[in-house]
Amino acid sequence: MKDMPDHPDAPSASDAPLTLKPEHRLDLPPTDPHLSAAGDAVKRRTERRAGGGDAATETATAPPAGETAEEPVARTPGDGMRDTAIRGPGAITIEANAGETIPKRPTPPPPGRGTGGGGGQGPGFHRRLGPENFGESLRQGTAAVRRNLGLVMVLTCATNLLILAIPIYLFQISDRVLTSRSIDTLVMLTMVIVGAVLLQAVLDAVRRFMLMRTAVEVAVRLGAPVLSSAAHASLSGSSREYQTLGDLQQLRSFLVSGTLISFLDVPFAPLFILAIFLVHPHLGAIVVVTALVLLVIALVNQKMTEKPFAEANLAQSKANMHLESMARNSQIINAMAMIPEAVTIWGREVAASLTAQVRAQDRNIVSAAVSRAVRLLTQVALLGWGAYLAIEGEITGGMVIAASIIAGRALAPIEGAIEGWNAVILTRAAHQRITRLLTGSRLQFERLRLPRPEGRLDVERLLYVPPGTKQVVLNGIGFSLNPGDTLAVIGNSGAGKTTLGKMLVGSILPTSGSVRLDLMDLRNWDPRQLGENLGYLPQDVQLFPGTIKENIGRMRADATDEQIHRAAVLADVHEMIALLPQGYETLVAADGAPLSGGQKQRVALARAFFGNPRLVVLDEPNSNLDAAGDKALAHAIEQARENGITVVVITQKPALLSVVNKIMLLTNGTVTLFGEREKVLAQLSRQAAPGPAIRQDKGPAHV
Ligand SMILES: Nc1ncnc2c1ncn2[C@@H]1O[C@H](COP(=O)(O)OP(=O)(O)OP(=O)(O)O)[C@@H](O)[C@H]1O
Repeated sequence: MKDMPDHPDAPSASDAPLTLKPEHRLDLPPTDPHLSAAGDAVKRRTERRAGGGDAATETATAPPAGETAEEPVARTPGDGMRDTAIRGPGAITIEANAGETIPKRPTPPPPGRGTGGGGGQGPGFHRRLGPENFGESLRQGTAAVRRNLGLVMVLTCATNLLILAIPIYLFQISDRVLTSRSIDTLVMLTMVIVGAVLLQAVLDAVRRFMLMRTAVEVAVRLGAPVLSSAAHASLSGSSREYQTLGDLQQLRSFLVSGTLISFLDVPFAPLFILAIFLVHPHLGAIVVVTALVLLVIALVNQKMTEKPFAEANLAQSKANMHLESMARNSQIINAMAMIPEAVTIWGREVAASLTAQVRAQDRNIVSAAVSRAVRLLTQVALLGWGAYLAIEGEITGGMVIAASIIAGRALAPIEGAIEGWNAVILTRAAHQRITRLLTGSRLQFERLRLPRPEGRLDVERLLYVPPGTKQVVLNGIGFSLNPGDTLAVIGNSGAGKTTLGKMLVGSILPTSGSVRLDLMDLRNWDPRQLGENLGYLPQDVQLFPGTIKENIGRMRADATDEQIHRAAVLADVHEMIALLPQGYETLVAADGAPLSGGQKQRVALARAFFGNPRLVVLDEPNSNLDAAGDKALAHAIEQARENGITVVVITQKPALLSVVNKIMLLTNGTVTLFGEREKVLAQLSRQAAPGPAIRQDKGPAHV
């Protein structure tokens, strides 16, 4: 979610009011005939407060007095929305005339197959995404890379052969043209060689183009699968899986690097060596010995640098993770003056990484220097011994120079491979991590499309032992809820309430036991269809960067204004949003600004109710709410019950107990009380003498 791009239409702080376009406004129903009885109840309450009439609708759309977002705000009392005009200096005028002249948001894409999908009012809200086989994506991506590299290899072969043109030219000039003094031969030779050199340049460019496109293909083919499987994997692990996207970047960089070109050229080194052997076996032997020496240097270099490079990379990834957490908690760090400590911890990791890097690079530089010296000495040996052979009359002067050039060509890629060895190690590790992630990802296959669930929830013998621990967090939990039931889960801190809530929405999987929605185990629902029928408000509320309406609409492109408005009404947050200067179009930053904690929680509540889900789990939804927010939340739960939505609300505050019909008391991961509200409350009050099960400091101690 962190990587969610900023909203493309997001105006900057300064130009936000000026760039507001008509199509960006939420298209609110002026008289909302589709509103449920619950929605009407909100309107009636608003009407009572505002003095009745059209004022109710005005409350929903018009900015409050003193609003400065749009320049002139023409509002005629009594006419309400009909006469509301918002004009920006850019001559954009939004006329809200009974909803007729407001341009519609793009109509949602055509519905998918069938009608049994998720929530919302429109048919076919659920669209099939098709099976997601990440292992198969990897296989296809690898096959595409292999295919491209195969073609690149053919081009590499041609370029390497054409490179021989220059030494051959040299050899021909000195040994044939200069001796025969034939201008015709010189012209012909020059023309052929110019053609060969130009062709070589073109082929070299083409192979580089192809490598660049291969890198792009890797990103295109594997980007989405890597991100999707990282998201799936992070369900049972940490958010570390998301770093695999960085590995993909490493893979792409390597594909366009000079190191890969060197590696591609290495197989042709024997060809050049053969050419030198043809000139003279002594010269060939010198180059072979040099190549072997360079190979030994490369192996020694690999051995010497492998460990420090691995240490450097590990420390660097720790430093990056620390940096991420600093960015996430920047307010806490600032407020409590923790910057020096945070920087010290980061500095420690970076220092460790740099130290290891310096150690590795030192060895790398020594190896590179030694191999360069060996190569240059080889040139000297070739020229010197070649000159001796020429004096002896075994070869010509042209042959000596040609052999020297070819030797340089044979040894250069070996040297390049040595210098780029670190990149190879990094890329190999990155490739292994990507392979592990994609092949280890569960097959997200297409599942039977079921009728829209009613909201019956059955929890059977839930046991949860977090992976890697022996702590039993949930132990033998079982209960059932009928559609429209509202259950409050109470219990002390650490009792397992949040864990249970996560399990009810399938965000963590039980060690054993099952959670069933309309008799079907959550694991067997089509994930997309299930998600659309579930609403979840986590304890730690996070909004996505974007507008309020995008957040309520779960960032879906096909979310209609009506669905967004309906969710807001159902969650009883429409009034709160309407009072914001930019209403539903208010831009929310990654940290939730400019919304307050309570407002954020209420927008997230509307997001949970988006699409008219059948089961909603709210984890401490009132932890940031004021009295009005508490009231709205209670009202939202009542409305949900009227709409037949099954609601599970985890709470530490007794205030919400009055609006639920069932209560469960969790103690150390087991259900100690469960049943109808009155019965559980009666039992609780009987046991209450030594200390009630829910916190007394957050509300009246009447339970
Ligand atoms: N992934 C995990 N690894 C280890 N322990 C875990 C894990 N998840 C939960 N726990 C433990 O399970 C227990 C229950 O945690 P949970 O967050 O569900 O409690 P809670 O009832 O929601 O508490 P609170 O009211 O304070 O939010 C805690 O002791 C917690 O440390």
